[in-house]
Amino acid sequence: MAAETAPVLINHMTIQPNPAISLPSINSPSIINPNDSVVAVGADEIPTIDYLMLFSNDFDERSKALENLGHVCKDFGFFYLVNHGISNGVFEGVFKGISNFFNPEEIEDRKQYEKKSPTDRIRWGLRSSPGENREYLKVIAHPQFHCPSKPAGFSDALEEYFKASREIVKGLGKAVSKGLGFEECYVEKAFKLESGFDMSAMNLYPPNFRSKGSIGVPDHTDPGFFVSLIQDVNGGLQILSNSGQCINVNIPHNAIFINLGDHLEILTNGKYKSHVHRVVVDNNKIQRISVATLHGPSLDALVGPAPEFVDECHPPAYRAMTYKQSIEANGGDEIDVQSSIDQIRL
Ligand SMILES: O=C(O)CCC(=O)C(=O)O
Ligand SMILES: [Fe+2]
Repeated sequence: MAAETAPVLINHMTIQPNPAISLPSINSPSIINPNDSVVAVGADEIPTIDYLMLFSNDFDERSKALENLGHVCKDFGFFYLVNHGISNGVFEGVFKGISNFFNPEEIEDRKQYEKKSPTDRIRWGLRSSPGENREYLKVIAHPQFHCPSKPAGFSDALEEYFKASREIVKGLGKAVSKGLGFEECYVEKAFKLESGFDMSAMNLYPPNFRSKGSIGVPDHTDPGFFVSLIQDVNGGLQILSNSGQCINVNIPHNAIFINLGDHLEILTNGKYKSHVHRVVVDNNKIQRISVATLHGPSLDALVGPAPEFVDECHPPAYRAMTYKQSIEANGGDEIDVQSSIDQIRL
C-alpha cells in the first residue's frame, strides 16, 4: 500500500504533550525537520492535519495542505486535527458535564433513558461483560439537539461543543471536496448536510480493576462520513491501519481525532476507507471519558458510489440506499446506529 512505501507529508506544527496517562504506544517518533514546512510520518503513525492551513490565504500553502489531506484520507483514513479553534474550556465543560451525568450515586435517575423505542432521541446504557465495558449516553445532536436536562449546565456545554464541531466538520467536508478536485460543496451536496444526521456517543470506561474484561468497545467501523472524537485522558482506543497494524490512538492535548466513516467509503467507491477500531480497557489505571460524534448524511440522502469514482476498472462496490435505510440494514436504529457496510458491499 502507498502508505507503507511513501511517507505522507503533513503540515508542520508543534504538538503539546498530553499530560494525561497513556498506553505505551507502538508509534515511532515523527521525523521532524525544523527547517521544513512539512513532517513525514510512517505507516504505523497517525498524521496530523492543521485545520487553519486548509483555509490559508496563501495559495501555495493551502494547495499543499489540501493535497496532503487527500493523501492522508486515502493512505490512512484518520488523523489528529489541530488548530480547529475550539477552546480547551469548551472541552473541559463537556467532560465535566459528562462526568457529573455519570455520577455513580444517581444511576437510578439515568434509567429513564434506557431503550424504549427506535425513535428515542436520548439513550443511556450500561455494559459490563467480557465483550463490552462502558456506560454510555447517546444523543441526537443534529438536525435537532437533544440532551438530558440534568445536571445543570450540561446541555449548554454540549450544545456549544456540537455547534462548533459541526462547523469544523463542514469545513473539513469542503477541504476534502477540494482535495478530491471537486467544487467545495461537493460533499455537502452529496450528503445533504443542511439536515445532516449527527449522533453522539458519550462513553465512560471503567479503570481496569472495575472492568469485566479487556474490551471497552469491540471491533467496529462507524456509519456517517466523519467521526470526531475527543477524550479526557489517553488510553484504550486502537485503530487498524491500511497496512494491518493496530495503532494506539494517543490524541495530542486539545486535538480532535477524525476517523473517516462508512459513508465516505461508499460515496468514494472505496477510495477513502472507514477503518476498524476498538477500545481496550485492561491497561487503564483510571476511568476515561470519550465523546464520539458520528456526523452523518441527511436521513433521506441517497448514498451510493458517486459517478466520479466509478469506471471500468472500478465498478460500483456498494449498493445505493438512503442513510436511514443503511442505519436499519443491520438491525440498528437511529440512535443506536451500527455499521451495515458488510450488508451494503456488493
Ligand atoms: O471511546 C472511544 O475511544 C471510541 C468509541 C467509539 O468508537 C464509538 O463510540 O463509536
Ligand atoms: Fe467507533
